[in-house]
Amino acid sequence: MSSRDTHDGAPQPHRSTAGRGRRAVRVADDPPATPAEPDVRPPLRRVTALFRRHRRWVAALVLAACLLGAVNVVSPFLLRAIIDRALPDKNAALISYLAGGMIVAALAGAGLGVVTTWLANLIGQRVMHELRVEVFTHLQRMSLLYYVRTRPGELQSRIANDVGGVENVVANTAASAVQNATSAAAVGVAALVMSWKLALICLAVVPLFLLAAIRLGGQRRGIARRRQGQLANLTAMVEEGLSVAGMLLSTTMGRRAALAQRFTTESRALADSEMRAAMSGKWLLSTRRASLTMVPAVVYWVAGLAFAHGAVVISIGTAVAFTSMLNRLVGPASALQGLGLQVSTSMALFGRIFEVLDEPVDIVEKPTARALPAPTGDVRFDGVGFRYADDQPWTLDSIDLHVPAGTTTALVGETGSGKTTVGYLVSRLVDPGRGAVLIDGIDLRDLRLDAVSGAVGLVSQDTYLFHDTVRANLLFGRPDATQDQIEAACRAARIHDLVASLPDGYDTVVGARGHRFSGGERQRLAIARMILRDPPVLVLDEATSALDNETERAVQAALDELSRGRTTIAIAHRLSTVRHADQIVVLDRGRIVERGTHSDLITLGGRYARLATGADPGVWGAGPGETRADEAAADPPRTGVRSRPDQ
Ligand SMILES: Nc1ncnc2c1ncn2[C@@H]1O[C@H](COP(=O)(O)OP(=O)(O)OP(=O)(O)O)[C@@H](O)[C@H]1O
Repeated sequence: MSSRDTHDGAPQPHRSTAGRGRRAVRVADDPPATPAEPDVRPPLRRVTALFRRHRRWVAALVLAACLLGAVNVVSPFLLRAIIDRALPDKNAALISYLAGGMIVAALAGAGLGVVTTWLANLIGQRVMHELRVEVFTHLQRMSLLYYVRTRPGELQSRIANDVGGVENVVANTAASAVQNATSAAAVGVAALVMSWKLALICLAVVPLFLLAAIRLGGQRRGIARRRQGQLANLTAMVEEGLSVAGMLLSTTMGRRAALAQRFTTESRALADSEMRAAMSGKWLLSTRRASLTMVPAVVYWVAGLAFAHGAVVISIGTAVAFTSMLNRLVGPASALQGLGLQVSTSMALFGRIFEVLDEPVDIVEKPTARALPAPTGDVRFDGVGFRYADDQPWTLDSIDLHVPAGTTTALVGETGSGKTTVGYLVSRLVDPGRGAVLIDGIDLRDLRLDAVSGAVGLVSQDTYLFHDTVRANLLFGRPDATQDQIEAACRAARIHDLVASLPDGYDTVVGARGHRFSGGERQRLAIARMILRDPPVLVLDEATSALDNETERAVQAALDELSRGRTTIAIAHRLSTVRHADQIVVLDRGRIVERGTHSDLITLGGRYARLATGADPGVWGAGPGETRADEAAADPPRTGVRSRPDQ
């Protein structure tokens, strides 16, 4: 089944997330705790909650922005004083003071601008860092089933494209939001103080812009959602199509052109959405820009008409200073309006991020969960039933099984009979729907998750190695292992000589998913990794893939070495493994139908005997150089136990 590529419990290390090569900013180190319950707050409140964690820095930012706003409106007042008072009075000293004041205000404004940008970026980067880590750690807690049903590439897209998408808004735009809002407010207040009549004329246009911006916001959100969905599609296609397995499949199936066509269609749809996103609101921005340039003309018109009729309602200094102040409004007003649109866009992205964070975690650690300091490895299934979904039939039903510490149990049965699922239950990759799985008499659900992963090791057919050196891959099993221990594990796994003969030895990079090595070599590296990890319980999903006799012997020797002294549950595909097992369990459609030793079951002459002698084809193969009939006949018969299917 497709879920097998979870491999040895080794998650893919997350290498590239949404980092966009920006200058590093020191950010908080501790990931925030992910809430166990879904958050029911509306998205906007959840977004503001992200910032609330940094309220001190936010307060500093607001303070700096208010100071900046105030400093920016000082100059027009000084300008008015120069025109209306200092120039008519020809007061050189006053002119110097006022002009000097304008220079100081400009310098202070520049300095405060840098401080607000720094503060805003600091807050933004911290918020983004926390959000990225929160999404990553939440996804890490999701169970195997979640990953089986989630399309590859989708999650990468959520972290890279969605979190990356809001990053710009949060890091840069949140800064300018505060900065520009305070600047615009300062200009508004100053305009009212300077001339309330002119201010009211100018403010009349504001509601029109607000209405248009609200309408556009809705439009933008829709476009953004669609665009992020299309980005996720493209990421998934890259992930699926441009991987070793995807490339092999598309090339050998002759589907390269079809895949390229699908990619082209998706890419075109994305380009359309990008165009729509870029153009939506442009007319509004242009109208606003035109209006802002028209307003000074209106100011001079009103002031000029009054002056022409002999009524000095507005002084020349006021008119000049007022228009200069309006110029200071152009920047903040443009930024605020663009900002509104960007916030709308990012709310759609936040929505997608919150969707991921709200996915319930199905394998949870109880607050009272226990450690397991020295597990012996006694495994018991107590009336276990399991199904993959509530509306599906039971995949496993009424499974009672005892695997005493240090013994080997072989699971055999037709394909789809539930053998792999038994392995998942022992590793707590899934929880039973009925009954309990126990290690050393303790229900796995009462153990800490690290206690389970410390006690149970899973070696699957499809070995997962990540793109790093042999040594780094081996250390993943036990980070504190010494070079001697690594080499001893590799010797036991019959892979040391090969690794040592490579030019870079243990520093050889294994390639994407370990494809620099052959299937048998990859398996032996995974076995060495498990030897280093040294769990008392081992779940072995033996490879069915055809290995040549010599490789198979080497892998088998490595597996024997690995199983020695451990409780082993082997999903057996080789008769040689099954024959020597302390107990053989035959599964049929999720139920145990026979159990006993090889000779017991041969004597019984039931399902196992038919499978072992080749009367039922296709379940497992003989070991290297053996035939099934030879194998089956190798042991004298003893008594077996047949379990009734409904037992
Ligand atoms: N994630 C899943 N969602 C739904 N059904 C699943 C899932 N994984 C497995 N199944 C079903 O559960 C049943 C048991 O699967 P399982 O992989 O345990 O069988 P198996 O005996 O290991 O088969 P094989 O020998 O082919 O590996 C199968 O019918 C399979 O289709």
